Amino acid sequence: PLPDGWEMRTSRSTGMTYFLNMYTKKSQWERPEAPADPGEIRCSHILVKHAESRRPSSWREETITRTKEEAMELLKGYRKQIVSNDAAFADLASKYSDCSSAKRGGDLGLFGRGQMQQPFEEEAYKLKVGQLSKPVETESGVHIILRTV
Ligand SMILES: N=C(N)NCCC[C@H](NC(=O)[C@@H]1CCC/C1=C/[C@H](COP(=O)(O)O)NC=O)C(N)=O
Repeated sequence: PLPDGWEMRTSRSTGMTYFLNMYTKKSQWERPEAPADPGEIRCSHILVKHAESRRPSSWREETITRTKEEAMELLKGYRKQIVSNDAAFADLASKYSDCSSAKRGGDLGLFGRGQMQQPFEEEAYKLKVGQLSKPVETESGVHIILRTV
């Protein structure tokens, strides 16, 4: 199969096969060997904060006192509901995420490397478009990430 971020096309004029970089929209004749660098990606997340979060407060709760373990359990429950199609990611994010992005169904918009905390960035850039991460810990709390672009 082609490396991530590339698509195969056939030239209308010559009938020859060429390759299209889905991020830069540049095309080339040579078959790509490496994934196209996504540069910026777009993700939504559900953040469950806990007492040790860098800012243990959110639009949902003035003072967040749950333990990290309790936060992880809650988040695993949300992940299960999403994976089993019992709930939509954006619905759970808007109800339960301790991040202001909850108002946008968890959407963080486009971001490049160097913007998010390292553990979040590392996991997010591993995801294919449409893929849901496992729980990820940052100073903010515990997250699940959905890559959308
Ligand atoms: N570029 C966009 N859309 N916003 C800037 C993000 C800044 C970045 N934020 C994070 O890394 C945390 C973890 C991933 C998402 C995120 C959201 C935090 C979590 O909540 P808090 O711990 O701040 O209370 N709320 C907002 O920033 C950072 N370098 O601190």
